[in-house]
Order: sequence, then C-alpha cells, then structure tokens
Amino acid sequence: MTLRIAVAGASGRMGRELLLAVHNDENAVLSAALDRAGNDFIGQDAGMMIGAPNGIKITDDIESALANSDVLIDFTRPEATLAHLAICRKLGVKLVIGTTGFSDEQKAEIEAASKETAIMMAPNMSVGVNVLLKLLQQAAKALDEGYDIEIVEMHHRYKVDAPSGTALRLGEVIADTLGRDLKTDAVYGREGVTGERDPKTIGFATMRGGDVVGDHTVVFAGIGERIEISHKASSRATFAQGALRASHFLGNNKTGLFDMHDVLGMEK
Ligand SMILES: NC(=O)C1=CN([C@@H]2O[C@H](COP(=O)(O)OP(=O)(O)OC[C@H]3O[C@@H](n4cnc5c(N)ncnc54)[C@H](OP(=O)(O)O)[C@@H]3O)[C@@H](O)[C@H]2O)C=CC1
Ligand SMILES: O=C(O)C1=N[C@H](C(=O)O)C[C@H](O)C1
Repeated sequence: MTLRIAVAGASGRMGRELLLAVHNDENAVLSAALDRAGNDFIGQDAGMMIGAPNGIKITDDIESALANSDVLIDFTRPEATLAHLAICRKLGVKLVIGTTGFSDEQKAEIEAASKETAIMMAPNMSVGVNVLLKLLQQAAKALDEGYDIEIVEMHHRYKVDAPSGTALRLGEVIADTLGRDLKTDAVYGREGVTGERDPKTIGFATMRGGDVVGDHTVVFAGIGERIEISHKASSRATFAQGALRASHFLGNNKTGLFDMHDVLGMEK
C-alpha cells in the first residue's frame, strides 16, 4: 500500500531532507507540505525544495493538508508540533515526531494523544544513536561505582535548544539503568568555584558551532582509565531514513506511543 505522508516544517533543514526521502520512497507519496504562517515558501511548490517540482503547494492550512494524509512527519518546534498534534488527533492521522525541546507537560499531552492515534517520538532517529542507547545500558551497569558520567554534545550554530534532545535521552537511559533521577542528578554546565564533583551527578556540556550535524559522547571517567562512547552524524539523511521507517511502522498500528527501538525491533 502506498503511504500518504505529509511533511511539516517543509522548508527547514530536516523538512528538505524528509521531502527528498519521501520522493525516493517507491512505497510512499507526498500528500502535503506544511510550514509556518508567514514563512517565505508558503504557496510554493514543495518539490522545488529538492529540485523536483511535484505540484504540492506548501501550506499553513493544517486541517486541509492533513485531510488526505496517513502520517505526518514533524521536525519543527514544540509549539508547532502541538498544533499539528491537535489536528492529527481529530482526524486520526498518525504522527512521527522528531522535534526536541518539549516540556514535561507537552510530553504528557503527546502521550494522551497516543490513545487516539499512533505516534512515534524519538529525539534521534538514526540507527546508530539507538544502538548507542542500548550499549549505554550495558556500560552503565558495569561502571556504576567509581566512574564519573559526563555527556558532551555539539551541534550547528542554528540549533535553538540545549542540551540536545539526544543528550537528554542518553542521560535518562543512564539514570534509569542506575536507579538515579535525572531531575535531581543532572548538572548543566559548570562555572566558578563549583567544589569537587559529586559522584552521583550526571554532567552535560553543550557546544554550538558551524555546520556540525550532531555529535554526542558519553564519558565514563574513572581513576586510571576512561571510556568514551561516541556517535557522530555526518548527514541528516540518517534521521530522515529513520523517520520514513517509522512512518511505515505506524501504518500497522492504530494507537499507541512508540520509540525507535520499537521501529527497529530492538529489545526494550
Ligand atoms: N529526532 C531527530 O532525529 C532529529 C530531530 N531534530 C529536531 O527537529 C527540529 C527541527 O530541526 P531543523 O530542521 O534543524 O530546524 P529548522 O529551523 O531548519 O526547521 C524548522 C521548520 O519548522 C518551521 N516552524 C518553526 N516554528 C513553527 C511554527 N510555530 N509553526 C509551524 N512551523 C514552524 C520552520 O519555519 P520558519 O523557518 O518559518 O521558522 C522551519 O520550516 C528541532 O527540534 C531539532 O532538534 C533535528 C534533526 C534530527
Ligand atoms: O537540531 C538538530 O540538528 C538535531 N537535533 C536532535 C537533538 O536535539 O538531539 C538530533 C540531532 O542530533 C540533530
């Protein structure tokens, strides 16, 4: 069956990559392209974003755009994703959410909506990062005592949220594995006379610059040795391929909240 996929934030960095991925998928068709009201590309042919006109005009009319769509792929901003979510919920359109930077309340709203339509949400849709999340559980179990845990991430100069959604997920997985609570144990950057490191903390360091697609490193630092586990994305195509895979996965589910481990068939 050909899946009808709508893309939100169509003129954005991920939006363009998603348009290309859908264009190249013989089992999917672009059903709509959305962008923000006032965006320069509203009314233009979405295919122009990838040099292949397709007759689908970029629109800010969410409801009309989604009326003939099976799935919406959304890599935008939290407030936009929630506006799209409300319409997806109403129309029963499935949703792949790549947006990061949600508050706890916003995440709860997404979870509630998943009782009415199927949703896949992941801060990082690359296969590599989702394998890294699994490796981390093993490493954290073995390195619980005597190793300080720090998470370092670097992204391009245009990124608006920090730490990255992926870095936060890495921290959550480590905290869950070790029975710790990231809400109390996270330290987001250090400055001045900080005192010695509290062993139960999980530190985060954020760098921004240039065109870095997405680098993440988890450091387990002990006395006499240090383990570093890294993932470096060199192209956004890896995220778009994950989103496309997730869209097809949702085709088989009516409701529920899923993550990339479900999509990839990896053990929970
Ligand atoms: N899960 C994953 O694997 C990945 C997640 N991401 C996340 O995806 C999101 C987007 O990243 P990126 O593509 O680089 O960002 P961009 O800024 O390049 O694109 C965002 C798009 O969303 C649109 N937008 C912004 N606000 C609204 C709004 N209120 N209503 C409708 N549309 C809106 C923007 O329009 P305008 O330009 O007019 O503001 C733009 O087209 C981020 O949260 C990022 O962290 C990124 C890569 C991978
Ligand atoms: O904004 C980005 O670019 C990215 N955001 C995601 C995040 O916040 O983790 C994933 C990826 O690293 C790129």
